[in-house]
Amino acid sequence: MADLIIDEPRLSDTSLAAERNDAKSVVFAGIGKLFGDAAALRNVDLSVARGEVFGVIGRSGAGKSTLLRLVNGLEKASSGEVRVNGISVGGLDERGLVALRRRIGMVFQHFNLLSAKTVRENIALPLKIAGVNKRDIDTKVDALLELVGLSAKRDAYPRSLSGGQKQRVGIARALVHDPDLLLCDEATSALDPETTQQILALLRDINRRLGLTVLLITHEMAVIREVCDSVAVIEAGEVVETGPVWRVFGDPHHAATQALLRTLVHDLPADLAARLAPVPQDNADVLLDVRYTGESRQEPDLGALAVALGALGGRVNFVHGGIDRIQGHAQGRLVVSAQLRASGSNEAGLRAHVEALVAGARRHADKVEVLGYV
Ligand SMILES: Nc1ncnc2c1ncn2[C@@H]1O[C@H](COP(=O)(O)OP(=O)(O)OP(=O)(O)O)[C@@H](O)[C@H]1O
Repeated sequence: MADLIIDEPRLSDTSLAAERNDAKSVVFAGIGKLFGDAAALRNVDLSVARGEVFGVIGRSGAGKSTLLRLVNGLEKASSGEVRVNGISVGGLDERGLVALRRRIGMVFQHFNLLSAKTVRENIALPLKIAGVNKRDIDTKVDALLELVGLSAKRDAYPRSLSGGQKQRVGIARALVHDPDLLLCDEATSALDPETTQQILALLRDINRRLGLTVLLITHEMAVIREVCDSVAVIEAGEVVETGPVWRVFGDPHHAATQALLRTLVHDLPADLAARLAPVPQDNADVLLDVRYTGESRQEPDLGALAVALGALGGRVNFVHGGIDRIQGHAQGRLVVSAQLRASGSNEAGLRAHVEALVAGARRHADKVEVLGYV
């Protein structure tokens, strides 16, 4: 039960208290981490603002867990510095680490509950070991049970709880010491999609209500979209992309980000892909990939797009795709077909028409590319 941080110097005993006004909750500055000769992390620079939900996403083995473990000093950086509340984690002695860990709650993928203890006892345990008196423990546990919506299950044992309920207990236990930073290690990976939504909503609610900074790691872009303010994508130990979630989703630059987003974006359906020809033909439709990145903060004006394309040719269809709204930015991808001129045009004429259609569409969208012809 390495997750139950129970040892004791209180925050007020340490210099950590003085640093709590720092605008950054966590800073990774030039972090490298070697296991033997193998680099798990390379030159990582990231900062997590106080009060935000920051997501780190990457494929298996990318270095996410290592990054998280550096924050509470379970791993030591080989180079660079991790600062929490302005304090360098690498410079802390055992006592300092204990004090730091009391400021950090930890939520685990597999909940890490004690099966022989009730819900109430699981949450109470860190407080009991810390020597808190029974009345204060009861008050705290009741408040936490209320916060996570589990008051009715206070005397149940973990085996009788659903996965989502177990994770609610895990979250309540992580909050017993009123931390100002919550680390979540794949907290929803063992849960079904509906329960995942509920747990993410709870994390968001806690973040807003308690002003708690949340640093989470996940391999699912849906988790990032649902709950995070900012995201960093790591690939083979390096940060390849970072920024506000809407920007990274609306205009992903790195191949790793694009690959992780593939489960969420509206890729070209197989039937259209199979019919797609690389050169224009008479009476064919051009298929345009029309993207809205959310950068302009304007709502996509699909009417204007259709009018512009229609004025340049014939039939216009919205074939596939959709618009999502992330952090108030409308963004998405549409596949639009536009009819080319009737037969008689030579290839140069058709290409000129396509160029005009693309130019017309670009006046009403952030990015437009030709996918091919059907
Ligand atoms: N204690 C260790 N000893 C040796 N190598 C390690 C150790 N911990 C992690 N690694 C290696 O470091 C790299 C990053 O591992 P890490 O667990 O941080 O990745 P991850 O992104 O969290 O992966 P996953 O999503 O599968 O948990 C991997 O190549 C892993 O094998």
